[in-house]
Amino acid sequence: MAPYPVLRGLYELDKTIGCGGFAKVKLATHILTGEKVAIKIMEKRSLGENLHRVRVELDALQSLSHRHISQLYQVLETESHFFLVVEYCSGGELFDHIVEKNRLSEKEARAAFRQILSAVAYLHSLGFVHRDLKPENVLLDKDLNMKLIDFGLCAKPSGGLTGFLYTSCGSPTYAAPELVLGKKYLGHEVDVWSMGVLLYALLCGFLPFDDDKIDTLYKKILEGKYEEPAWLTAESRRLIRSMLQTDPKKRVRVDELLSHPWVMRGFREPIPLNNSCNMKEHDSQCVNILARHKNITPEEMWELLSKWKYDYNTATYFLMLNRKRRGLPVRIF
Ligand SMILES: CN(C)C[C@H]1CC[C@H](N2C(=O)N(C)Cc3cnc4ccc(-c5cc(Cl)c(O)c(Cl)c5)nc4c32)CC1
Repeated sequence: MAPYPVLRGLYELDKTIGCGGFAKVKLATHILTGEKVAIKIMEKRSLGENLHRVRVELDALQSLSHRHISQLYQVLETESHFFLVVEYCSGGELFDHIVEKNRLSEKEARAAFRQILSAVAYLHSLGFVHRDLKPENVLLDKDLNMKLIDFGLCAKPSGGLTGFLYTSCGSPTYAAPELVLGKKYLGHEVDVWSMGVLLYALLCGFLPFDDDKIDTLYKKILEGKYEEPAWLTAESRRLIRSMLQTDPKKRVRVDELLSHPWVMRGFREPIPLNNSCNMKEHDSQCVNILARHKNITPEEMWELLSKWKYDYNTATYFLMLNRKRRGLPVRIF
């Protein structure tokens, strides 16, 4: 196992669970709590111009805490590497989950879609846009809850949600027409398009726009024509059509989706916008246990913790809080 001295005594590294772009993600154990985490390791030398994407992802992750977004626990930086310690998702990729089930029923697709929509609405409410929503970036935890990951392309448009973005990015298969055209675009509208592609994949088991040749794929996306399999209900077709609108002005908005009849079917409440699970709250049981471990008073411990430096204290506290919220005994070794 490649030794990373900075992690010694804090995390026990296990196998590599995935590689992507300029990062390697390894499974690890947080020693003090015994909880599993994922560590995204990036070598600065090989980042090149992606270095700013790391900063972007860090800024985003440090302001996000939502039950359907992979939680950031700790950030470590050495002269050669960045380490992002994040919530481990043992259920793998949503994509693999869809493939093995062939496709999801409308009920299963709705449950998954509501969780993704809740995370995206929360993201937008804080002025962020993800811009790379695709099945590979939606993972599942052990209870098959959705977890959004990879905020390397997310952006915080300068003019808030009315500010325009220009960088064309993300994967073409899920890219909205205005992105493909390289036109200026409003980030949150491209996220709606990508969620439309995601919903289509959940309900159909294959993608609405797909082609080996990139320019044929672009043509299909710009035409916005896709197959509607016989098993899609009229209501599902209407919803998908409203999301896969090639004209971003005519595309359904996130706030409309939150109370959309299809999204609401079988549920009494619209999706709460701030379905964030605030991790930065004071939990005296966790503070006391951690204070005792460090041999300082709970007040001194909270003084340290409430700076939210995303250091080992932050990681330990968040992981203890996680255990408590899952009804597990809060303990540290
Ligand atoms: C294809 N991508 C560009 C990278 C790929 C790397 C492995 C990763 N993964 C997997 O692919 N499993 C199947 C296992 C797995 C389990 N837990 C994970 C928890 C978090 C993350 C994660 C990954 C990235 Cl790149 C992030 O920015 C954040 Cl915030 C979080 N990845 C995880 C992960 C999925 C993405």
